[in-house]
Amino acid sequence: MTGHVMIVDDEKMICQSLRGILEDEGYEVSSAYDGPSALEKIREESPEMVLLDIWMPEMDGLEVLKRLKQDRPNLPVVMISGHGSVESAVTSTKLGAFDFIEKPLDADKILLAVRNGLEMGRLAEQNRLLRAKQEPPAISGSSPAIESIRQAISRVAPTDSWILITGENGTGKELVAHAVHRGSARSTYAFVDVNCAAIPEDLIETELFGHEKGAFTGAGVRKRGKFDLADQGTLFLDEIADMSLRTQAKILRILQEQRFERVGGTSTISVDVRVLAATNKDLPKEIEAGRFREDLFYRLNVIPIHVPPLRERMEDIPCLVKEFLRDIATRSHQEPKEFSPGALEALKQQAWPGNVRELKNLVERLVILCPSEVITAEDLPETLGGKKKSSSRYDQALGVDGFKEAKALFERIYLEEKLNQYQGNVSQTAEAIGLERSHLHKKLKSMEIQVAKNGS
Ligand SMILES: Nc1ncnc2c1ncn2[C@@H]1O[C@H](COP(=O)(O)OP(=O)(O)OP(=O)(O)O)[C@@H](O)[C@H]1O
Repeated sequence: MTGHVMIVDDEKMICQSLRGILEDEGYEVSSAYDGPSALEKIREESPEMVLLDIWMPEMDGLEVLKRLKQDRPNLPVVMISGHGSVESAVTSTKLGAFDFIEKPLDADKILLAVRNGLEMGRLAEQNRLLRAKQEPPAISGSSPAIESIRQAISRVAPTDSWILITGENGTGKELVAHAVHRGSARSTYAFVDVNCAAIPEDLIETELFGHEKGAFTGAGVRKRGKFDLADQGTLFLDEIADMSLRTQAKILRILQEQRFERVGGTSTISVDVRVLAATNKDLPKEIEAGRFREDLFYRLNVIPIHVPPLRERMEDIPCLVKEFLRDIATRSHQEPKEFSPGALEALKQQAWPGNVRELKNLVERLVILCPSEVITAEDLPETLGGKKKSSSRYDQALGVDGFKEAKALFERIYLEEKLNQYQGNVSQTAEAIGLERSHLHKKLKSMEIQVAKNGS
């Protein structure tokens, strides 16, 4: 095993003999002779574990340990003491030390402690990475809509209330469900996701409730269902409107009783689940059309959270893009790329039928396709509403030095864009941007902006 070990001891002789023992085994070693310089060196060199003497002048080992644990909680620290007392061993363990060794130092004991410490540190780091990988991202966005969703989540997450999350595809409903689970007392138990639309009608019962061994041909072993797996945790029923009426009736009964039988089983299983449901459909309309049970709707809709489509909160785009860029950079171990103001402006002009998912996919694609560090409007696909031309002009305007000149240019771009958006209709444009129609006409004339023939 290899690894980088930092020795901290005010006795230089001890540092030297430890260095000899460890270097003979192939470890990389650095040393520090007092607390403050140890903290600085550890920050600079990021060793994988530390051997730390307790008794040192100026700042003792326990104080160093305390500060280290704040900065790097997973860094394994083995304490060394010449005055081995049970008390300091207990204190250092409480402060998060991994092991405790007494002087005179025994080479075998040291090597064993170092090997175990490095192993433990690596496992802890692996765990942290795995968790970070699995954890869904936080909800990004600065719009009032997202802000009030975040507030609603922090209010309702700790309660055990059931929540119905509505919104178009790709708006972030699943992210909301995860955030509710994370903020609840159930967060140490499972978050179980059921995509009701993806399960075939005849499999939904075994999927949700599991089956006993031999319940049907092919049921070789007992299988736990989603309700079982979510016990004490959270069950997220996604695409809830896509279940048949028959399944809806079954689900309603189980949601009311929180008890069920496995397929082919005889005993009743009780569970404790919090249900979060999501749909992109308008449930009152579905009820009217006879496709969704009204009683199930009332059971699920205890607290409604609506996630608006992206086109109604375009101000979230810069924030979302930044988050996606940072995420891609972390995954690829590179510095994050940037979007120019013009490119961001062009993104804000889109309709985004696929909402945040569509934006995320586009950002990923552009990062891969564009070799430059800054992605400009020219890099955007032309299919993005033909905004290519105007956005590059926006970038050009940003490059203008004189304020007056730049202001005139921005004004021109803005008016031309808006006119374009309303197919050259001056009345509609004037209304949309809050100007008198006659005033807009005058402005266009003075700026020599051509209006299409059909414009009124
Ligand atoms: N506010 C946000 N901040 C960061 N990422 C977001 C945000 N909203 C959505 N996303 C990302 O966009 C993608 C789609 O989000 P999610 O799956 O939560 O949407 P959904 O509404 O559940 O979609 P569907 O209805 O299609 O299941 C995910 O990759 C998610 O991480």
